[in-house]
Amino acid sequence: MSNSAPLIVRLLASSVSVANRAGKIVRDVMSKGELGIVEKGKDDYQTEADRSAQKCIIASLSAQYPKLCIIGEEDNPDNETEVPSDWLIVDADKEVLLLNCPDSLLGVKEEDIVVWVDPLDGTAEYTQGALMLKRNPWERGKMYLMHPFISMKWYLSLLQSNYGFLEHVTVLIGIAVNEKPVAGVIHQPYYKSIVDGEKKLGRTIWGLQEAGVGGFSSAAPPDSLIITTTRSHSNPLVEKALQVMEASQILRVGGAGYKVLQLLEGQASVYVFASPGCKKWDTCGPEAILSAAGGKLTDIVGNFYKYGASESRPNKMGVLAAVNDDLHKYAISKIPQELKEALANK
Ligand SMILES: Nc1ncnc2c1ncn2[C@@H]1O[C@H](COP(=O)(O)O)[C@@H](O)[C@H]1OP(=O)(O)O
Ligand SMILES: [Mg+2]
Ligand SMILES: [Mg+2]
Ligand SMILES: [Mg+2]
Repeated sequence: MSNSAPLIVRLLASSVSVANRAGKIVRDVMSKGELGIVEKGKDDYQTEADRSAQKCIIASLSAQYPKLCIIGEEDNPDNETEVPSDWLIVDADKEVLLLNCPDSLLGVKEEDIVVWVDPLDGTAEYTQGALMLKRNPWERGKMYLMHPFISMKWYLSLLQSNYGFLEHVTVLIGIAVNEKPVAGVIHQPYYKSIVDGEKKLGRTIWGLQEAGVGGFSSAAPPDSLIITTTRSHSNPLVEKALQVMEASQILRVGGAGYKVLQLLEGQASVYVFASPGCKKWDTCGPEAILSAAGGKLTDIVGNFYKYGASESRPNKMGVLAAVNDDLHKYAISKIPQELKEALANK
């Protein structure tokens, strides 16, 4: 690795490589078919892929940057830090290493950085994707009966979706300095593309404040107001916030990372989630990339979240993101006072 690049640039380049490896772990767990699902709370699950991908990311980054503060979504009850040697990644993405570091970040030291890790964003979609990979209808039926958290409505929508929910799954790494997300990675393990005539699975999107974004083709926002929102964590407040937006279309997809990808790629213009379910690891990386691309992510009142190590994990006041300032202002102006109060009092 080039040691001459500034710390933030090196850390982002390492995070891109580590996220690629974590994405392979996510696919490998799915291929083996033993998901090891643990219920953490209501509508809140963890799998072997969440646990292993997080171990890979934290072990790789802390070995290279020992003074970093790294906060991951998943608890590690056995405090197990040993990982298989092929999970320890020391590579760094060559394209990212060439980025121009903004002057304001040149003097940043490891101790000044907080890294927020969501090893698998869209766990609900991942577990439901597993259900659909069972080709044999008998096996699928058996798995359906074993999933206490999948309703018939979801099962039918899965059938119609051509098994596509796995595309909603992402690996998220967010890099914050002075409580602000300055760089981030969204890796999409199940993104399908053809490179040099060969089928390829997975892609990695990155962004660095004042330097740029990469890993995807940016597109202009849609002509009409298209909103993206949750498909697996809705409730009456979430629905109320959607109603008042007067959108031409509402897309219901999984994961905070995937919804921000939809904004970046021009499939939607605003992301609205008026509920406290998202946490700092869901939004740090996506917020950094979106703002490097000219967009904005805040709570539903319009305040930025802070990403210092001592901040509370939940994004209590929901998420409101848009591809540009004007659309963000419009969306904030539509949220009624009583909805803001209802969330504040939750
Ligand atoms: N009620 C909730 N409980 C747990 N996690 C939630 C909840 N709501 C949202 N999340 C997290 O925020 C992400 C985006 O939410 P949604 O898909 O509903 O829009 C989810 O994939 C999940 O992250 P994760 O899958 O990493 O646990
Ligand atoms: Mg989770
Ligand atoms: Mg998440
Ligand atoms: Mg997660």
